[in-house]
Amino acid sequence: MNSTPLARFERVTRRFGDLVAVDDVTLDIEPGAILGLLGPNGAGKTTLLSLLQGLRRPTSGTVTLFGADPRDARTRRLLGSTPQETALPETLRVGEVIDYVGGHFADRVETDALAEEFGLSDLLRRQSGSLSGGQKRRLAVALAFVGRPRLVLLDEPTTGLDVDARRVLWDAIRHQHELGATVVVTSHYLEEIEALAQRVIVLGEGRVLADDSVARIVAEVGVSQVRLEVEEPDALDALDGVVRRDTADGVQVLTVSDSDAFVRALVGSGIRFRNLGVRGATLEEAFLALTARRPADELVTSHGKELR
Ligand SMILES: Nc1ncnc2c1ncn2[C@@H]1O[C@H](COP(=O)(O)OP(=O)(O)OP(=O)(O)O)[C@@H](O)[C@H]1O
Repeated sequence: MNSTPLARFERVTRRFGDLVAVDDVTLDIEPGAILGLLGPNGAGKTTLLSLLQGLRRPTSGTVTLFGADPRDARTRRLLGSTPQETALPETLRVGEVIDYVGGHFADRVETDALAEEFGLSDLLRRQSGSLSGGQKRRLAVALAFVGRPRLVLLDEPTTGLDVDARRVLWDAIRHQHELGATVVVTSHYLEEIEALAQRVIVLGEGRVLADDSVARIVAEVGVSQVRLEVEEPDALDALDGVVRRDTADGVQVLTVSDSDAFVRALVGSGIRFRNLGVRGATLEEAFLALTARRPADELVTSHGKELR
């Protein structure tokens, strides 16, 4: 498929003094997907988004938004975003805030429709300063969509929300996506990315560690989860292919790189075990396996292509 990308990073590096926050990143954001941006704290996710918003300049390389420079305000008219920390005018009512922000756009979503979609209808007459933290989040995310943007950047949109509020937002984000918005979402909730994203980019120390569908990232990383009970759990750490070990209610939960080889090594070791269970990995396990790797061992794929 040969669509023009909405945004493009070409060999982009961003330093803060000696610290390399974004390290030689090349990627395209094509229209159509919900793209999940994952990475541990400090991986460079917010910096990447701030480059797209024109809030920061790359130290080297080029960032293009809608084919132009994101630092030009005209370029950003069709970009929607929600900052991590939101500062809403405290004394304006929710409806007034939506009207105020919407007033900046020629083509905008009507206030009632937007409120309905984001579960804010009952709050339209409340002063925004009186909203709970979760309600403020919902309003901030709703505002990102008011101008019918082509590309929307959501930095940890559901942090601090309860499960129900999170699902309301997921449905609203999915609906906006169906209406034509391309969405980039960062999250520390792996299940959020699994639920929303068709494409996932995993960042580690400013570099792209993986760029693919959730299913392919999990498959490519090739880790499995093994659960078992043993008398001496520490002995398991010496076995081949153990990427990580956790304990849950007395059960050892291992992430292993090759479950067949692990089970052979387990049996060969003579460690006495019970209730052995093996299953494929979740995105969370794949993520942990990827970000635990050293850069030289990285498997980097972009829609199936090796980038190394
Ligand atoms: N203005 C700044 N000055 C100095 N260092 C910065 C600045 N902004 C970010 N950094 C550093 O750049 C690195 C990447 O930060 P960034 O906020 O992009 O990470 P992140 O992936 O969004 O992290 P988190 O998940 O914690 O939000 C971190 O080491 C951070 O401390």
